[in-house]
Formats: sequence, structure tokens, C-alpha cells
Amino acid sequence: MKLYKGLIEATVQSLQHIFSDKQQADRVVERLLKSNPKWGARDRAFLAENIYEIVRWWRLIKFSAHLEKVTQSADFWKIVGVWQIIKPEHLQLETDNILPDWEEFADIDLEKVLIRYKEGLKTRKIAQSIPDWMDEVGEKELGDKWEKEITALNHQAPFVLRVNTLKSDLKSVISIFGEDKIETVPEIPNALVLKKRQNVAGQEGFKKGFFEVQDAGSQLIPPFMDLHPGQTVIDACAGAGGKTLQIAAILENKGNIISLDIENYKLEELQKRATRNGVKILSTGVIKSEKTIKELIDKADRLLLDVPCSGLGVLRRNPDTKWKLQPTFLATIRNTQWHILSTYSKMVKRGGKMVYATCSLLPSESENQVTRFVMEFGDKWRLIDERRTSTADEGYDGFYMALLERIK
Ligand SMILES: C[S@@+](CC[C@H](N)C(=O)[O-])C[C@H]1O[C@@H](n2cnc3c(N)ncnc32)[C@H](O)[C@@H]1O
Repeated sequence: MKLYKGLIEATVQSLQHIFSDKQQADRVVERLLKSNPKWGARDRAFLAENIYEIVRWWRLIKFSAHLEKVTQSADFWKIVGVWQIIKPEHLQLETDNILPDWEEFADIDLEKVLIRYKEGLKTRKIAQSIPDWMDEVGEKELGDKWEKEITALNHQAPFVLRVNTLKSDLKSVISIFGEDKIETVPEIPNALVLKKRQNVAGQEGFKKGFFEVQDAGSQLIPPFMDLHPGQTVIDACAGAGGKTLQIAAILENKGNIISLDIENYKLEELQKRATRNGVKILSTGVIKSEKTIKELIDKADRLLLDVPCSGLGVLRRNPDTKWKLQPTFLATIRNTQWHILSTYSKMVKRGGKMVYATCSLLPSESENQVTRFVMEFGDKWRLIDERRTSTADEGYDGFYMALLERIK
């Protein structure tokens, strides 16, 4: 594709916001596209894809560009230029005609870039573009599985919808997009994969709440909770409520859902989404202190603990996590997870069930927390089932879920 200077300039500025100003990549892209409504679909796709792919392959590009640090505007231009050379579809072209004759690209030597790129491919942490510490933790915790998972997590995620059965059905949503543009997912009855990424938020069907955007792996979690209409369900780390909405659909709007979080703005977003989705059984509450939890002791038939985590299982969607996550955060978040699991579990009534879930690949955030819980609270709880999804083997985001029953 011919490179347009305006688009490359916008890419450079966006990367500066992400790496120098530490802004979130998805917000930067969203703002960029919103503030330039005149750009056509092709330009928008080019920008979003280039920015995300450069964030994903940042270390490999930096290495290929022979850059120690990327701080000045000229460094960012070089990064964008080098990416044009090593991006897979251009590597296949075997042409030396990739970069336009712009002064910003003047010191990029294609031959040198390709030699350095090939050298980088020999070392996993450079080839897969991850920080040293992440490669060490991944290898230590996952052994041989690490390489194939991190490789799979470096591909663009599929674009998955969940049909909202409170307002629509599979057939109707398929007909909105056209049978040739969408695929079903055999294991997940209400999941649909759009073959081509598109902005669905502006569509009538979305505004009417007929479907939501939700990864297939995430859609496996609410059905894992053994839900039945009429139950009282607490979603204790609800965020903006992707899973709350699905729980409401499984309950057929019968029963009660109490969605909690420590962040009020997320619950406000959930309320808006719930209205759009036709959810009638939801109340929300901000967790300000332990009091909120104490008031709900023994109240829940089902509890979902979709705990905060490293997010290593969803790197396909949030590649900037690679560069923002710090090893010290892992220790802190494990403590938070343990606190949530050991104290919030009291909200489940006797005979009730809870699901502990993470979007992390690491056993230390997932299996090991549940093993510890069963060791310490085995007189009251039993583990019924566990599941881990694999991006490499199944194509879903990397989730972990454990179903536990309160027996006493
Ligand atoms: C993995 S996200 C939840 C995603 C959400 N369940 C969904 O399906 O969209 C974890 C959430 O836990 C919240 N959180 C962090 N610490 C918490 C705590 N101590 N108690 C409850 N929620 C917490 C975060 O604000 C975040 O929204």
C-alpha cells in the first residue's frame, strides 16, 4: 500500500502518546479515529492496524532499527519506517522499494535492517517482542507451553460477538451481518466471529442491544457457573459488566444480580449497557470497605470472582500490557486476588457455588490460588471443576476458571 504522509504522521504521534505519555493504546486509537471523521474506511483500518502491530512488535522493531531508546520524534519516525520493512506482508514482497523518499526515512538502510531483523529472530524474547522479565516468568511457570502460547498471543484477536438472547437470537444477528461475513463457534452457542473487523458500535442492532462484543473464551465463564433462572448472583469484580450481561441472559431476567466493583465509573458504564441489553434484575454497588462484603455474607447462590490480574491471557487485545506491566505488580496483584478469594467467598450461602476466574496464563494467579484456597478452607469448600483455555490450541483468549461449592 502506498504510504501517505498524513497517516504516517498520525501513527508517529499516536505512538508518542502511548510510549512517551503512557496513554492506553485503545484509547489513543479511538480518540484519533473519532477526531478525524473524514478519513475513509481504508485509512482508518491502516492506522488502527499499524499502531497496534507496532505496539505488539515494539522490541523486535527497536532491535531491527538498532535503537537503544526511543524518545525523540526522529526515533518514532524510524520505528514506523522500519516496521514498513519488516511487516510480514512486505517481507514477502522482496522489494527494496518500500519506503518513500522522505527525509524522515533518509537514514534507514534496508539491508542493515533486514540483517539485524534476522539476528533478532534467533532470541525468543526479541523475536516474540516481550520484556526479559516476562519471558523468564512465562518460562518458569509454563515451561514448554510458554513459547507456543506467547507466539499465539502475538496474533490479532478474532472479533467475537455475543448474541443477547434477552433481545434477539442467533439467526437474526447472523442476518444483520450476512451469512458469508460471520461464523458460529461450535462450542459456544451464542458466539459469532466476524470475518472482517468493523466498527459495530454505530450499528442499529448494537444500539438496540441485540449483541455485544465479547471474546469466546470470556463467554465460557458464565455458563461454567451452573446458573439457573431465579438465583441470586453476585458478580463481585464486575467492571463494565461483560459477564454480568451474559449472566442476566442465562438467568432469563429472572432472579437477582448484584454487581460490585471498586470503581464507580465502570459500574456506571455497566448500568448503561444493562439498559441497552434489556437487563431488569441488576443492582450495582461500589465496594468502599469490607462493610459492603459483610452485608452480603451468606446471600449468594452463585458468586463470580473475575479478579484483577496481569492480563497475560489477553495480550492479543491489549499488546501494550507487555510494556506497561511491571514485575512488582505481579506480587501485588496476587495478594489482591488472595484477599478477594478468601474474604469475598463468604458471600456464598451454604450449598452455593462460586467461580474464580482470571485472564492470566500464570498458574501463580490462577490454579495455585485455588489450590491454596482448598487447602486452607477445605472444610467448607470443594473444587468441582477447573478449565483453562489455550490461545495456541483453541484460539480463545487465555482464561482460567474454577468452579467451587460451599459444602458447609
Ligand atoms: C478482570 S476485570 C473484570 C472484568 C469484568 N468482569 C467483565 O467481564 O467485563 C477485574 C475488575 O476487578 C476490579 N477490582 C480490582 N480490585 C478489586 C477489589 N478489591 N474488589 C472488587 N473488584 C476489584 C477492577 O476494577 C476490574 O474492573
